[in-house]
Amino acid sequence: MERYARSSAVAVIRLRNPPVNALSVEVLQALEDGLKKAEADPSVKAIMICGENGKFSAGADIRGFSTPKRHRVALGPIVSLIESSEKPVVAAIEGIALGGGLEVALGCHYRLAHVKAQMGLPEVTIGLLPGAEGTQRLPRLIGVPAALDMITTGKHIPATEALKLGLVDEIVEENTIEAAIRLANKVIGQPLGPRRLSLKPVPKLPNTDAFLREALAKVKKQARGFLAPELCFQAVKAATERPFAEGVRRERELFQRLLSSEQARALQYAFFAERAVSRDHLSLAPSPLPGTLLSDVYIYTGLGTMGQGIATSLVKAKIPVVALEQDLEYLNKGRKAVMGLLEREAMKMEGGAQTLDFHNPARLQFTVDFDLLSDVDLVIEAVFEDMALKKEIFHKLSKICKPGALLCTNTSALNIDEIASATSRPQQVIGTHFFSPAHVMRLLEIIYGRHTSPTAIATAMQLAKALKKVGVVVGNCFGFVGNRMMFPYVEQAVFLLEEGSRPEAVDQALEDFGFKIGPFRMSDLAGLDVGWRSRKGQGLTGPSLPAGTAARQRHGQRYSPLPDLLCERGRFGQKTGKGWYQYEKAGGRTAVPDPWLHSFLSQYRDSHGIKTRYIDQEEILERCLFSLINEGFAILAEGIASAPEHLDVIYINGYGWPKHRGGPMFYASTVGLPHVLAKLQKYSEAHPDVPKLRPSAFLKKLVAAGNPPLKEWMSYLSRQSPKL
Ligand SMILES: CCCCCCCCCCCCC[C@H](O)CC(=O)SCCNC(=O)CCNC(=O)[C@H](O)C(C)(C)COP(=O)(O)OP(=O)(O)OC[C@H]1O[C@@H](n2cnc3c(N)ncnc32)[C@H](O)[C@@H]1OP(=O)(O)O
Repeated sequence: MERYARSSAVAVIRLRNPPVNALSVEVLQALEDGLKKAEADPSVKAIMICGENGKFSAGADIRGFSTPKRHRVALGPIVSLIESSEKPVVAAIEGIALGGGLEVALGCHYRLAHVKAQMGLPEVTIGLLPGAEGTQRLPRLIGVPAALDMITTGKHIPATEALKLGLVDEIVEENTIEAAIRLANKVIGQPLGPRRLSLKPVPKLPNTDAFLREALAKVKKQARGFLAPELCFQAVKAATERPFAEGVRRERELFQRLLSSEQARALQYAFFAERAVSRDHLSLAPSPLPGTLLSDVYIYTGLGTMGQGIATSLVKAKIPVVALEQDLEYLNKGRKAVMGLLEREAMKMEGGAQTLDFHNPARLQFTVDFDLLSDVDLVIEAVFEDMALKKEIFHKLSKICKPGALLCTNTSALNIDEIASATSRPQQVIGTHFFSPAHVMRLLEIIYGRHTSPTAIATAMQLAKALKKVGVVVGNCFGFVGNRMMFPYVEQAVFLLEEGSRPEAVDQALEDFGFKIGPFRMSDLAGLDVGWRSRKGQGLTGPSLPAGTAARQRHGQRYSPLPDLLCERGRFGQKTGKGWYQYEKAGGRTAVPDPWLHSFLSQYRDSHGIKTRYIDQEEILERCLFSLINEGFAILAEGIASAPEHLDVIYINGYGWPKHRGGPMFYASTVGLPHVLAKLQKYSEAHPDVPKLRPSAFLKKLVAAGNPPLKEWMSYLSRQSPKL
């Protein structure tokens, strides 16, 4: 506890635990001590709580949840202590007040926030619920619908919205601390009863039961097996049904249930994994850091779907863009699409189009003049996946661009070294694999080639950061990390159809597991023709396939021609209105099981002598997921990625893997590596012609070593890429 000024009647309690003033056991102890001291000091007439360094608090120290001494200090009783103080307590909210931080503020009698502050109860995002009485105080303050929305989604809200909701009493544009002191002085002596949220009733709704029924249905639909949102709902519901103290007891009960859940462990693992992975390599970036990025000019070529998203993403990050196309027709088409995307993005932002300023040619210009590239610092090429075309472009870029320019290629599978070989500066060539839609998806896979320099890698990571994306550095191999792990997963999905399953059964199993979208719905969305083109390029199908090749074998391994057969019939997915499903029209979005496909599958099985069998959900999950995980172990062993966390961050942010399961490698660690190995062995014996089901040597090694924890896996490998 300190005084704002000598002889001031306002005691100041400052939460201090850089970088985000997380509430560790030590901080909580100090907060409790400070409150008791201020309470006992007769010269103190009011108390102000604020955070050090312009941040109120990011809430409970998440690392504390997995340490053994976690039960020594509890936050709820401290929040009650604040509220029961006989002296007015004012929260001065700057920067962030999240989770337990906001719960501390809710215990205060007054809340004053800086206009740029953000508030929220994001516990749900780490598999928990607000466990310091927040689920009981917030509905009393802002009403059940708004509280439920904040608590079940975990969203952060800006101070301006908090003011409208009544979450804060006042917002200020100038010095928050001084304004809070003024407020504290002003309210000295005023009755505190009406300011104590625990004493307030929960505002009544016209039909609480109906509202809660609907809200629960919505929460369940969005949660897809994720427990925390539903328990958040239960805690808020308790506030509508029980007196405060009983509601708090219910909140504690639910909190404890979540705290000990595998899902909370998975989400907290994902939280730290994402941050650790994003920090990699940054220290090698050329200085000065981020600010410069924003003043540099970036250019990218190709204004197809990916290019449009990339350009939008750059403009959103306020990075000047010059967009290049091969001719005016494509340029105009691309320009229209990018402008449309930016209009929509601007509408979602405070300040709208003015904030993005994308009509300003200094921010975004369109051209067909390749020579404009001579002065740019970074190029992102985003033409379609054609090696010859990419090489031609990189040859040209190498001649035109200034010596230091970084040359990025947006590719999902092509060989970076081969592309770099077309230039005289392979050290500056790097892969940047954006995910569609590029202005929405958070993942950026960054692929270094044999000659890519550490500075180039660091600069690409810096770009990811500026774009607010999660950059993950990986090595160069076909499909890199994400798609390479996806191939066996999709392959198994198609084999399951051959053996007797249906697209809707496979999708359902994986969507019930928590994937946003199953493999067949995903394939229809992305377009079956994309894979078809790639398989033709690899000689797996199409005119270059040698006559007499067995229909279901390639290079001695099992192959399914099913996707090719669909493409040959013009079934490319949503775009043609038919694929693995049927749609209401070409471009339609609602997938409906297709009787034509079912009978096509039956005929296919008959013609190849395959006996249709019933395949249960367990087999669908095990074959799809364990083959993907098996590939992950191979990737780690080859040094294509530096740790299992990298694979998990890629899958959560780029492939719709359910975050509450922590990513594929974390999931493998939770089900146990011996279990994964045993299942792979079983399926591999049943399908000896499928190499991707053969357990990887690294997985076997880890099992033989006694199934060590994920953090230790990499220590069982001797070889690591020097660039990772
Ligand atoms: C109370 C002590 C523990 C004892 C347990 C006893 C159990 C019983 C008590 C129950 C009480 C429940 C109280 C409450 O309801 C529960 C909570 O409050 S849970 C926490 C809720 N808060 C959050 O989820 C916020 C998480 N953080 C963020 O969203 C972001 O970090 C940010 C705050 C918006 C900042 O974002 P950025 O500016 O982008 O920066 P970074 O994300 O890179 O973060 C910087 C740095 O800080 C670390 N960090 C951030 N938040 C926390 C945190 N809450 N605890 C610990 N560490 C945190 C982050 O990891 C970064 O560090 P790095 O990983 O890079 O080393």
